[in-house]
Amino acid sequence: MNKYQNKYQLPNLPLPAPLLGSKTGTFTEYTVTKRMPDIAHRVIKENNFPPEINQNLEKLASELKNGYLQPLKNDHSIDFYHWEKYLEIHKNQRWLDVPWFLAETYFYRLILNITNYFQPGKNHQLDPFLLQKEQGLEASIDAIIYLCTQVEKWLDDSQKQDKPSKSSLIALLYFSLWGNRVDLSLWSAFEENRSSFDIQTQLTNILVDDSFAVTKLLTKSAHNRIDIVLDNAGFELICDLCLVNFLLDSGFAAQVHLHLKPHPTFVSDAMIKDVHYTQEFLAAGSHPQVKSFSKRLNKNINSGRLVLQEDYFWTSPLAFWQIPKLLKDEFAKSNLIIVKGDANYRRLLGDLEWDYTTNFADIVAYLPTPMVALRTLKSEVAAGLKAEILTELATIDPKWLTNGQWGVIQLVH
Ligand SMILES: O=P(O)(O)OC[C@H]1O[C@](O)(CO)[C@@H](O)[C@@H]1O
Repeated sequence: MNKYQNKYQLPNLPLPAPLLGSKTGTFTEYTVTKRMPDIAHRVIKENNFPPEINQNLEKLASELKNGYLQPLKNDHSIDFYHWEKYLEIHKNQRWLDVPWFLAETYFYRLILNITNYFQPGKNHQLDPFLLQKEQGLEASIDAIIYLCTQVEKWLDDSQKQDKPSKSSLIALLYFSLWGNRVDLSLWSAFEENRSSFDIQTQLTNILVDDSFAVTKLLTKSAHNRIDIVLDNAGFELICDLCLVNFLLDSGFAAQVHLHLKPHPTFVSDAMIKDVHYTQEFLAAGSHPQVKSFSKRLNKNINSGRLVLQEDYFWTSPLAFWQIPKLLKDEFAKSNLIIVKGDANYRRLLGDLEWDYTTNFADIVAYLPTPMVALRTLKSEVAAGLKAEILTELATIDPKWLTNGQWGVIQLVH
């Protein structure tokens, strides 16, 4: 039995069917047949791979619309045998007919397989999305300066008052939520600066807001541990690191653990190297507040108060309730788990077709610790919404489920 086959605790409700690309007219279908091929083409365009690799990427792009899953060649990565298991029941199935979450996670895993990411040689550990990640950061420099300055000020205020400010914590939860809108798999870093949104107007677009309940859960403590399951690098990571520096240096948390992806996936998802790159990027700037923010971050990493950890679970097609025991035991030591972003939210719900009014806590009943999800909606998966809100949304914004304009802060405790 490997570590991904432990006996796990399920949601409290019968499980509905998974989202599938074969459902005509859905965003899921659009993603498999259009967005994913586009991403494969972008990988070709933005890297300098030899023709053979590019041909294989082209082949993958062309198979998505109507073709079948191709097997994974043994690339000697740690997760190769896990993937053989995940794929066992999907042999001879079309991309459109396998669960969407598996289709997406496997697509990104195949890109690494094709580009020789795990093999020694020129492309070893070459992040095929690197250019997008770097540009994403550079494009949001004004928002970065604004945010870092703000956090430094809030930390000064907290120190003067000798107690951490709950309203600053709420503001940082909002930043962390809306930072998630800047997702490079939906919008290329080159399109426009998506980080210059107005937080104030976005407050009205939060469909469930448990941020106050989160602040009730957290008080100043020399023992609190907070775990954050991270999502994107770039501007979202900056927002998350603002939250991290504030939690640690205001006294809300004694330790923060960041859970990162072990390899590139979902275009902009953050890895440990992205946290270091971001810290160095901030340190290299000339703005004094940004510099002191980056020093703070560095200090927190070096002192061991900020722990960076990765696990192949985060790049697997598994539902959150299939979390490996070791990781679940880690979470049991935490006071709060913060789960970021759309893809992690889909994992929380198993990417299943829940009725959108289903009680969120009845689904996410399997975690040993209070958990808050910060997610802007970018896929047809949701729970915990009021029926009257659904009726209203259907009239005011028919694309509300996928356009990234709406968010939730949902706490289970
Ligand atoms: O970065 P995030 O918020 O996890 O978004 C990635 C998600 O967004 C999408 O690109 C849009 O649905 C999905 O394919 C994926 O779930």
